[in-house]
Amino acid sequence: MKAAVISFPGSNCDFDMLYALKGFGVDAQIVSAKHNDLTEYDAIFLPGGFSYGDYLRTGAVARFSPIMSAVTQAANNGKLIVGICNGFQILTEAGLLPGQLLTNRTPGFICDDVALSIANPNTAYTNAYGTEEIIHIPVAHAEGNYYADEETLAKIENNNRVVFRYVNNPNGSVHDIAGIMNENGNVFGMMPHPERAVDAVTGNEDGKNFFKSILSGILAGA
Ligand SMILES: NC(=O)CC[C@H](N)C(=O)O
Repeated sequence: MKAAVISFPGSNCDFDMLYALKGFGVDAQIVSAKHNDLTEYDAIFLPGGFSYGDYLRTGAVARFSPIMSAVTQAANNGKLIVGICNGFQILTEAGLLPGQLLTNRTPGFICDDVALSIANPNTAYTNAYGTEEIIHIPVAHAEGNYYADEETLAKIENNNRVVFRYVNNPNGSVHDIAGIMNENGNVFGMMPHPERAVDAVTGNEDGKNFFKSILSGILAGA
């Protein structure tokens, strides 16, 4: 299995993601957002950061990068697309995930470890976690306040597409949503950073089962 980690101008978690993936034995490579072909990759990761300086709106410029047509094509072909933090913001801007990430309820940058519940344990992103498990994952964002209109929210909730929820909502996200997936389950985004919680040296390994979940699905050809 070969994974691409997309590097936009201003990405700052691309090498953290690469480190995490390589730690699980994945053949992962950094791919510049200037490229426009992802056919050789089985999974695509959009990392955190401040793409294009977060100008206009987070992700609003990045979504016009050449690579995004290849990401859309890969998404439509059923490949796994994972957006973390700024990656999630880019996926909503690109219309690959519904809703929008707004300025935090109390404006300002939040850098903290937050508790998350597993809202749907039967996904490619959570199958290695326990159903009732509460995990702690770092957040680092100023625009993490997930918003979707009532109709969209009803659709997401009715199809069990909320994957993670905040236990103590830090940013005002509707329905405490921390991570969601698309209808087919192959496109996923979350604001917290599991790639920063995979190594004992950081004092937190709660992100490990996120990667184990993804890998078990991909290796099984799911
Ligand atoms: N860690 C990140 O990806 C930064 C998130 C983002 N650009 C924000 O501040 O909302």
